[in-house]
Amino acid sequence: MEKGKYSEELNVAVRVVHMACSMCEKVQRQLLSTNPDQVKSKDDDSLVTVADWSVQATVSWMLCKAFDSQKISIVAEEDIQTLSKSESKSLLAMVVSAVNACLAEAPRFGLQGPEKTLDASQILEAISKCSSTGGRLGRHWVLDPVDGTLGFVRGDQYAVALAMIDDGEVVIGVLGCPNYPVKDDGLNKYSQQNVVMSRISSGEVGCVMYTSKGSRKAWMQPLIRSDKRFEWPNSAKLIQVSSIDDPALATLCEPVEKSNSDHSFAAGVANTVGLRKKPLRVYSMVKYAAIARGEAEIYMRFARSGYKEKIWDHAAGVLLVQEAGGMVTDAGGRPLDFSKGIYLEGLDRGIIACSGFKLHQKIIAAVYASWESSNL
Ligand SMILES: Nc1ncnc2c1ncn2[C@@H]1O[C@H](COP(=O)(O)O)[C@@H](OP(=O)(O)O)[C@H]1O
Ligand SMILES: [Mg+2]
Repeated sequence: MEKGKYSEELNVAVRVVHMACSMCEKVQRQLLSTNPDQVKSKDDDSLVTVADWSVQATVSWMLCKAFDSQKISIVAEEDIQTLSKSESKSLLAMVVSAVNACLAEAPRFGLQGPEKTLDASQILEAISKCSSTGGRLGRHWVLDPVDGTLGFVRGDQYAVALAMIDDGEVVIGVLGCPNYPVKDDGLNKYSQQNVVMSRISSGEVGCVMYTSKGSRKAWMQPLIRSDKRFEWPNSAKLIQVSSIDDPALATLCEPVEKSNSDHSFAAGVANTVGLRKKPLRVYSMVKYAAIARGEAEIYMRFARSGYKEKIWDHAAGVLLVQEAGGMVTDAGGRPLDFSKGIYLEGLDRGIIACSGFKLHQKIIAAVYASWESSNL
């Protein structure tokens, strides 16, 4: 890794995300084969699993260990409300066991874990340590422990997303994508075959992508499996956005769930611009990964009116796309604002990520043209 202002933070973040991915794979396999009790509904009806809390506890603990735990600010998705209830005892026990198993592996990733196993209260403390609300000044880590929880519980795509914001700007982005097919044209092929789980053991899926602001470089490393040691640079390869700028050849990515983004509005925009290919519907920030890696050219997201996008669902992915050569703005063409706390305040209609300027301009123009006649 080149020495830069944030190289120490990036180094730790990449290793921690590798650790988290390794744990998520185990939990996902177990969840799919045996244990539906590991999934809980939160009060807003969204899902949360042992993996969400376990990743948050692990990342929080490791960041506090590596940096000044008194001063560190972490903004992350989960809290301990459900997990602290008396009926969640067995769930908490599963989290304690997953976190300790993961932390015990820290040396394999070149990091130092705890001297003794952590007890439930220490783990709850690590989870609640992530209750910062970010803001305009100073450094804030931003974590989505398992982005795309629905994809996760369905054995499909999900991501571990860790970013750092400094004075309102995203400066580090790390995205772990344990089910991302790393061979060429992977996601396209995968969506037709849907055979991710069977491919995990063959090592064809799974990577961590990372970048830092202004580096103009983004990297991808394969996940390490079994008892192999993580040795930097761990076969890192440069990734870059696609050079396709002809809409007829471009691939559009969008959320799987139409409740998260209006598919029919996006289809109208796609049609106006002249996109011909079938959209690639993918869970989680893996969509940003697909743009950064050059597998798709456009990601559009139009949430229903009134929904406020959260910074942890975008920070890491946005920086990856930008440093890999692409563009990300709101649907009015303005940069996303990560300086206003946990929400992307002031977001104009939706989010548009593109591999290049030309496609981006066309999409923005088409959004303007279609908006008045839409119901959004
Ligand atoms: N109504 C809504 N509109 C847009 N996004 C939503 C939403 N409800 C939830 N989300 C967010 O969409 C994320 C999943 O993105 P995608 O649809 O691209 O897979 C969820 O992340 P989690 O799965 O981490 O909760 C959640 O934060
Ligand atoms: Mg999320």
